[in-house]
Amino acid sequence: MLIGNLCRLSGRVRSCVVQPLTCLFTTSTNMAKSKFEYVRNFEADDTCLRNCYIVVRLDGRNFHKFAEQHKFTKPNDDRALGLMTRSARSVMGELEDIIIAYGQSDEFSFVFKRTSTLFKRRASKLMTHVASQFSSSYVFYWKDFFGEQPLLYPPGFDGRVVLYPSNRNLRDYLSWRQADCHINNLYNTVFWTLVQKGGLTTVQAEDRLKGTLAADKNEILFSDFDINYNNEPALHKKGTTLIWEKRDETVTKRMKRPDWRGGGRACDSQQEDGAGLSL
Ligand SMILES: Nc1nc2c(ncn2[C@@H]2O[C@H](COP(=O)(O)OP(=O)(O)OP(=O)(O)O)[C@@H](O)[C@H]2O)c(=O)[nH]1
Ligand SMILES: [Mg+2]
Ligand SMILES: [Mg+2]
Repeated sequence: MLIGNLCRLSGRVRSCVVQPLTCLFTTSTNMAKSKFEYVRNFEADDTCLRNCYIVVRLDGRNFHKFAEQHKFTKPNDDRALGLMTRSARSVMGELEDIIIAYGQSDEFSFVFKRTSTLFKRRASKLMTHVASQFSSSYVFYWKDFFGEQPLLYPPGFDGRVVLYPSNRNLRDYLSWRQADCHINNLYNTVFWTLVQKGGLTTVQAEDRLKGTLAADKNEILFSDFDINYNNEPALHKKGTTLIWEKRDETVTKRMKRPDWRGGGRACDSQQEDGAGLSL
């Protein structure tokens, strides 16, 4: 076992000198184990209720600032959306019980199948694995989407776990996230059109949109800018859904076949399989 020296941190992380604990407690390893093991009982049981869909939702930390600093195009940056989707694919590839994922803006929701026993259904394990796989993928694939534009600092994502007991609840959850996408995208599309094409300041655009309903916003786009909101890209209006696509199914059959002794013998036959993600 290794123990690190504790360093006082003053704004910056300082490196720690690491020394083997066994040097200090060579003769009392077993005793120490039994004496200290009780601390395990302080861990909270966060097992997710059986039969429920487990949804992990991630959201970018302070992405308002992150988007500004990395010059995301307004209102939607397809590079950023593509990178989010690529990172979500990586999560789905690693955590096989995720059946569907939905993303928009700086968030992604991952739905685990109801019968999943992954990490013994422990909420903290599921959430942290999703968040860390997603975050590291976001950094890893950054160049594929932003080319030479540098990543200025490491982005973070928060996570939460929500359980949904019925298909109806899950469908309503996904509809809720998609409605959020639609409402925000309609607002942002009109807002930035007023600024970029209409020459309004951001304050004036905000004033112009105060109290307007969806129909009013559609009308502003259509009458003043000849833009039909229905023709905007589905990616921006509706977000992204990732599902598994069956390619070749694995069929495992157990059957009896007569052998020369006249008895029956069981055998397994299996076909190779493969599965891929589709948008
Ligand atoms: N320009 C631009 N900004 C985006 C895009 N996608 C996300 N954002 C920014 O990311 C923000 C995401 O909103 P929130 O998640 O509510 O806010 P946040 O700033 O991330 O704050 P917290 O989530 O509370 O940490 C948006 O308000 C935008 O400012 C994009 O495609 N283009
Ligand atoms: Mg955010
Ligand atoms: Mg968000």
